[in-house]
Amino acid sequence: MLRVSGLTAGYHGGTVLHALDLTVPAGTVHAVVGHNGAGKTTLVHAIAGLLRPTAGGVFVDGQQVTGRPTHHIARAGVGLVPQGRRVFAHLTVAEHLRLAHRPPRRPRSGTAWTPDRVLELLPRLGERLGHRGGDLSGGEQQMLALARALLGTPRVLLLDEPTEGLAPVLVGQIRKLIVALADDGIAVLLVSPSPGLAAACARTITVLTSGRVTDRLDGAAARANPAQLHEALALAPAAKA
Ligand SMILES: Nc1ncnc2c1ncn2[C@@H]1O[C@H](COP(=O)(O)OP(=O)(O)OP(=O)(O)O)[C@@H](O)[C@H]1O
Repeated sequence: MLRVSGLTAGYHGGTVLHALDLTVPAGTVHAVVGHNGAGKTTLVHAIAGLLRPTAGGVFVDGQQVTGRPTHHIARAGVGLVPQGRRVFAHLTVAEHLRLAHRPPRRPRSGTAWTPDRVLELLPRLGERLGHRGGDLSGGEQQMLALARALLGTPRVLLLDEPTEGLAPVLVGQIRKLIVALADDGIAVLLVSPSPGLAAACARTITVLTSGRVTDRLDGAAARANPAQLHEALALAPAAKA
């Protein structure tokens, strides 16, 4: 379970994220939607330790990890799939998988992720093991970025715009993977500008506007009435700017 309490962060003395609270229970997806510049990536980076929060707390299964170095937060069970995939252009898929495989130091509930298990989930990567990251399609790079995060056997998975730039058929595949990973017990925090993706897989949806929570919706209600989430986003002040 991930809990974020009063999280405040920004750059160069300015505040971007204002006292944000959210909870992601194990086995569920919590989506944070917002327009460009709303602070979604800032939130993910402040949780993962890439940006030091100026106030508030980040807790993983009750353990406080606020402001700790990224490797400490990763060891505490947080996996990050960054915006833009960030795969190494010159390393092969097999090399990525080998480098990313970090068996958990302490036993965790559920089965640890190994390269073989990842390839069962993402068989396309198995067909591309000898290909370099830079030669993969956008969808394959996204799968590889997901594989890297899974190989740390995360309890919390942070997905930063995982369908950005992907064709609709791939968006559908990613959506199914997100749901499958949550069903496997992982707490998934999905940040995305896409209300459709959020509604399709989240139990809870937070609307982020200029770094503040402006709405919180039940995912099932948003699925039943998609207009509700579209309205919440359309009313967000950033949309009028
Ligand atoms: N490294 C940085 N230095 C200074 N300002 C930054 C930095 N990164 C982001 N910002 C600013 O913080 C605000 C929030 O940016 P952030 O990337 O978190 O938004 P986002 O919701 O993820 O948007 P996008 O969908 O465009 O990635 C923006 O005003 C942005 O310009």
